[in-house]
Amino acid sequence: MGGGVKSYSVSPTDYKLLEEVGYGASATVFRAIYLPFNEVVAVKCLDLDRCNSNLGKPVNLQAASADAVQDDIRREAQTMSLIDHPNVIRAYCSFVVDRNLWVVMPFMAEGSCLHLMKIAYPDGFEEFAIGSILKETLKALEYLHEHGHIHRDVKAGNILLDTNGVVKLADFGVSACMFDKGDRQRSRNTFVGTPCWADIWSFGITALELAHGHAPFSKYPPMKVLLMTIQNAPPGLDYDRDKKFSKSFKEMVAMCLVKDQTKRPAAEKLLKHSFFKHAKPPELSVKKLFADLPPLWNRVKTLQIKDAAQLALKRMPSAEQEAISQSEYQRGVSAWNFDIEDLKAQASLVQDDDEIQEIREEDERMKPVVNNKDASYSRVGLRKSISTNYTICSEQTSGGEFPPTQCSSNEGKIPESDLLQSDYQGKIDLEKNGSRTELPPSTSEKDAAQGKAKAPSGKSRQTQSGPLMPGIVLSHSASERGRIFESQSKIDKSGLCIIRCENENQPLAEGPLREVRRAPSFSGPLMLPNRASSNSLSAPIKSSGGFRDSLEDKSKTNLVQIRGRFSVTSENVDLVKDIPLCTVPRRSSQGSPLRKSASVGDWIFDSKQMPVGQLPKEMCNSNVPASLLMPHLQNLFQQTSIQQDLILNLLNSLQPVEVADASQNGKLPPLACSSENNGIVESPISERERLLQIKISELNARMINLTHELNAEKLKFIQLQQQLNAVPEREDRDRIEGDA
Ligand SMILES: Nc1ncnc2c1ncn2[C@@H]1O[C@H](COP(=O)(O)OP(=O)(O)OP(=O)(O)O)[C@@H](O)[C@H]1O
Repeated sequence: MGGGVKSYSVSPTDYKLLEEVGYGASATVFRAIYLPFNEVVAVKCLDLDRCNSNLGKPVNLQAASADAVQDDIRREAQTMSLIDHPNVIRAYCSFVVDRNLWVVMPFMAEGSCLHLMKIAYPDGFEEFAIGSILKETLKALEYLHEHGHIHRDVKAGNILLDTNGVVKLADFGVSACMFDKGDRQRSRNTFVGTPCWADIWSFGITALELAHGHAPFSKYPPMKVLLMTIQNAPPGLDYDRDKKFSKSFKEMVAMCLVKDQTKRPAAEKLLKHSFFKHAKPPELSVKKLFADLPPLWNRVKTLQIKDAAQLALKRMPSAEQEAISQSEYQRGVSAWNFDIEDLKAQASLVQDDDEIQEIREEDERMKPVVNNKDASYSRVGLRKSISTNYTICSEQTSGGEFPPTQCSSNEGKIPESDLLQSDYQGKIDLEKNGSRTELPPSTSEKDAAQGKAKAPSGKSRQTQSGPLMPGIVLSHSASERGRIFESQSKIDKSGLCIIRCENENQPLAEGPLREVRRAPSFSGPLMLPNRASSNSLSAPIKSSGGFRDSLEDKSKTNLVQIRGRFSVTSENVDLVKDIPLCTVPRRSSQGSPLRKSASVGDWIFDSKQMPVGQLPKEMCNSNVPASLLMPHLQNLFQQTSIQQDLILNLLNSLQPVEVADASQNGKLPPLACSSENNGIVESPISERERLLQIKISELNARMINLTHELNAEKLKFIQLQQQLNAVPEREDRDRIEGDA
């Protein structure tokens, strides 16, 4: 693996790992010194085992495909080393250490745009900085596409910044080569034609992420995001809060976020857009962003502590849910491969009246987009999307050209849309069917009024409802993570181990913190849970920059919410104000104070390493620093949440009468219901829940015993049957012997 003029050794002892500066789905990144040159580099440690078990393969295929996956990873590292563009991170070298792949690359001292926003620009960057960042990113994409690569994971978290303002696109973890043939490409995604448009869509989403501080729709539960992406107009810079942005910026974003991928411009063409023509050199605009900020590793640590504290104090969705969320988010919004059949199948699992209602509400909110003169591209996208949705049904009804399952699109089933690369496109005659520039009947003013009236219930919809679905609840278990959602939840066994062995005396981040990892981003096929929307606090950001902030009641936002890549505290309640972002100046392009938690992402705890009720001894010492304590507390909290989920689902599956009876009989404390939360208890774990938990454990134990007994009986039965079968043979033998 070349290093250009310099060559870097592949011996781990030549690298002194220093602080952790980032982590992703499958890797932890360290600042390091390359000892022979005394040069600061970044070392990304990829846990190969984790990658094996999580790269989108069902569990039963994982073992068989482990080698193939590792080959993939190595190949990607190799691709990185062949890259030669100033805006693309290249690998100096890579090598395997124990069960890890180390990728050595230039250290980008200011970290990712995502980190930067979280720490200091919660409402996004100003346009001049966005222009520069995006232009550099687009140059990277242009280069990659030209060389036959699709990045497939363009997002703020993968745009890295250096102190001198250099911008580089990183992370080839999910990249694919367009020239790949056969299974590898097919297994990753199914696409037809040139797939560069995939990156352009993500690029548009990234533009919104940089403009708002978060990605669009990110406050919604994952399944809804998926539906919204398909059914609604593409997101854009069309709202009140976006007035500050220039027309050319809005136009550029709208060009990328056209659902019909054939209408998206290639990177090369997009670079010629006036928005980029006027972009300032990054050393002028980007450099300003991090003046006065503390070093990256301190920021990361601060963010980790703050997030851990938030998670410990507030009820949060489980890490597994986060992983699901992230996966679906990416699939639904920032991903590029919209597989209609797959999506329809998934959506049909969760569609309910409530969701239909919400979608109508969303459609209603989308109306202004139609009338927004500035957003000409958005208008086109919206019109096409909507008319397509409703045309399908009429086509179907009249001509029967579509499978029956699509007929009820008006009623909330997933409709076709022109973002899907599908043969159906040709069959959709927008004009012939009275292609509507207005919203269809289901989004009438009446519906809108209902929608508004029901808005609160829409919010509470994210709490769990419906019958107990053990498979889903149990899918929270660590062993199931990867299988269910390609969950690349990463407990960095590798990083911990390697560093302990080789760098015992090095000033690394505290141990427990390193057990905390962000939920991953994903691509590839998605297996949705029936309860995808159970991400009860899934909304990541409720800020002045939220997706529908002009329509929302900000007074209701005093929640601490973390999901996907974002988290937020309310204006009024800062639950972790005792853990200040001490040395970090808080900035906002809007000049508002930092309200959101400066999360570095979602953290996953190794529940196996930390059983409930078993805090390590050092944790009992009250002088233990918060950074040590928090992850453990969070771990406990998370496990409690999972149990709570299970119980709540059990409760929901019981008939109300049964519950009331049980309560009255003194078996259980009274059920706390509220109209807001659909009867679901959101208070901390109660006595009743504890009793239920015990009951469940007893039942589980009984079930295990019974299973054992059953197996023993089965065995006996088989043995008896064998004996029985042997009897005639023996008789025959005896007879023959007797005859003889
Ligand atoms: N060369 C680098 N210099 C400084 N920080 C880096 C560097 N590479 C990565 N990071 C930080 O580490 C984080 C995780 O890295 P990366 O995205 O490569 O990991 P991953 O496991 O592939 O993540 P993902 O979840 O996006 O797949 C980045 O978001 C960034 O903040």
